[in-house]
Amino acid sequence: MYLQRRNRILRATPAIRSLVAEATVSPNDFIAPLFIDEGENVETEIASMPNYYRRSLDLTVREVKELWSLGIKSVLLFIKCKDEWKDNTGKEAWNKDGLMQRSIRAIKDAVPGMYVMTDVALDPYSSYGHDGIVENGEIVNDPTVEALVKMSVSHAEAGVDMVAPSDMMDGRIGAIREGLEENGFTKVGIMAYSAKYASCFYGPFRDALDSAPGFGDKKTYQMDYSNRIEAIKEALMDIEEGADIVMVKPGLPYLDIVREVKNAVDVPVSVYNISGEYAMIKAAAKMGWINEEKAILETLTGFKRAGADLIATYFAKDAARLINL
Ligand SMILES: NCc1[nH]cc(CCC(=O)O)c1CC(=O)O
Ligand SMILES: [Mg+2]
Repeated sequence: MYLQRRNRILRATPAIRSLVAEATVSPNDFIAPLFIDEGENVETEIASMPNYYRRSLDLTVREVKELWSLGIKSVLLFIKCKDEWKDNTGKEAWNKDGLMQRSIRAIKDAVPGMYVMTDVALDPYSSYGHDGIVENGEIVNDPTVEALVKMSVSHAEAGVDMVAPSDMMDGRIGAIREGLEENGFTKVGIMAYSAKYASCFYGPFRDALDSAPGFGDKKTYQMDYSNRIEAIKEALMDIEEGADIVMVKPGLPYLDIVREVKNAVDVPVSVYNISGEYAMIKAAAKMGWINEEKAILETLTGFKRAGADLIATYFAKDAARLINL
């Protein structure tokens, strides 16, 4: 055969493959989610997330130092609220000395360069396990937005770098931006969970924080997985309201949305490789059905190829180790 073009030339050796690789992952891309618990010296493995832990603040700080040493530049904080502090207003969320506020201070103190982001939503603090305030069986938008503003400002007071509202109420990005401005927090960023779908893949996360909805589901505020155009609308509106970064969540079943949003916006796009996606890889690897290390790198590279600039992933530490090898 005389072929004009032989595509295998660029696949022949590791050297040429790496020279022409379009998408690559590095620890610079990762946001490591952390689950924080009350107490001291507490480390609880999450049953549905093998080798992932909920830790007390002392052990969390140790973990953050290790992540930093591996080249990971950002953490996303979640806390587990005690049942007795949960109510329908979610007011523990803006307690100046709450676990989240103490965690922000302790982490910024221990590793000042670490870019600290916090999840902003009422579900861990809500007696109903919903992301908003409940009235007559409904999640009410505007009163919830007021609560989210208080929560965001209190994270800012504690020294957070960027708040990440994950609640999907309408108008919350604009309101949070205004709240930050009014209180002089002009350096605090907002990463909006803009296209957040109502997903069954959040299950393991809700185990980790004991935050499953007490009634119904989240379909009146999180997006319907049938929809594509709506994701663009959500992202563009959040950017107009002041979002610095927009997020698509979940990740794997929504790679098309990552690409569409990436093509539509002029801000960085992040993707959340969520708990159920972590659990699937872990479970298949445990069964010996896939190679875990390869599955992790292939998955994360897929997010980059789809257009994600940042990836929130429970594999951050494992992947950083693999990449640094
Ligand atoms: N609003 C809270 C929140 N923030 C991040 C996740 C899910 C993360 C994951 O599954 O890894 C959730 C759960 C939910 O909306 O029910
Ligand atoms: Mg919205």
